[in-house]
Amino acid sequence: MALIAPSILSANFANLERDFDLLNQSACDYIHIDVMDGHYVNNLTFGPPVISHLRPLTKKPFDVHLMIDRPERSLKAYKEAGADFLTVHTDATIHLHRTIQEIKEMGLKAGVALNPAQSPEEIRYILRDLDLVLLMSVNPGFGGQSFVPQVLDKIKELKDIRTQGNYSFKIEVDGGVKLDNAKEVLNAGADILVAGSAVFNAPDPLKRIQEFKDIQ
Ligand SMILES: O=C(CO)[C@@H](O)[C@H](O)COP(=O)(O)O
Ligand SMILES: [Fe+2]
Repeated sequence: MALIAPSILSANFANLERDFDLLNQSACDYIHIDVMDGHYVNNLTFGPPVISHLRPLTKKPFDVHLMIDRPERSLKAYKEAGADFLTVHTDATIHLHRTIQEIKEMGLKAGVALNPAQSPEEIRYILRDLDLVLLMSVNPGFGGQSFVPQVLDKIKELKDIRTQGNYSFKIEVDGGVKLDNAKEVLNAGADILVAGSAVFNAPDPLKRIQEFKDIQ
């Protein structure tokens, strides 16, 4: 069964408590939290103070996607705020291997994100250390963009690499995932689907999460 991580980027920032109530009632597996700093990406969202206020609202794991420059400077703050998974972009940190080790030493699950133009080859030598590889299927920064179709081949490639290397990381696909392409994304090898606008812009978000969970 697909693991579903609704992205609160498309939630109502003025009423996150109501949207967290909804997520608590849902069958979602993780809550995907997009942190954007206005530097690594043009958009700006929130950081540790907001996340720490969201933490008591749910028991669901926080899947924190850091779209920030130099994430190594603030890993501890995200741990203290309540992150369970911390995912960094390869091109935002200077010593990626060290950053991953620091995330793991704090007892968190470590993820690396690849943008649509990047190859899994870039992270070959750290795959053994990872709990998660996040394949961006849009360019990072905004919700509601269209799925980049070439990512389907990349998902398959990464799944083959995982099988050959006997690695254990999960494959998460983030961006432009809708009900009408989710099956294809899962068949390509995704374990976790991130869905922002598809969930929060749906007439009935709770029903929409269940529809994602029911995909066979
Ligand atoms: O990280 C990002 C965007 O940079 C994503 O997590 C988006 O929030 C996904 O939104 P949709 O494409 O599903 O609307
Ligand atoms: Fe994301």
